Amino acid sequence: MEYNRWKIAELRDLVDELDSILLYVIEQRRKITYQIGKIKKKVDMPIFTANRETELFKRLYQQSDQKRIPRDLVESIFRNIINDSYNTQQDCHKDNVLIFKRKNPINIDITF
Ligand SMILES: C=C(O[C@@H]1C=C(C(=O)O)C=C[C@H]1O)C(=O)O
Repeated sequence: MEYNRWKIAELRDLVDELDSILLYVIEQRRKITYQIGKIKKKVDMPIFTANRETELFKRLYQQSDQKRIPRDLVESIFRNIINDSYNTQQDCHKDNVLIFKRKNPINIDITF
């Protein structure tokens, strides 16, 4: 019994380490999609890109099938991540609007 308790504690340490790695990877992904959002704003591209998402899920399902990870798990994780990515990209669009307004006070509507 002592061995089993010790084994669970050891395995939980591994889970904790992997969770930290997951958070690190999510943090890096958010930074990159934020950069993509800034470029999209600059070149006036829409945030949502259906083709890219179709390709992304196709690739993920190929990989997850090989690893025997259920597709609905992959779908729910990545749908949430991508939804967050829309929000961060929208935030960066808002930032740009604010910067634009601050830099161009002359554009303020002062008609009565
Ligand atoms: C980040 C992008 O923008 C959106 C978000 C995506 C994502 O988080 O992976 C993918 C496609 C886009 O709908 C992109 O176009 O690459």
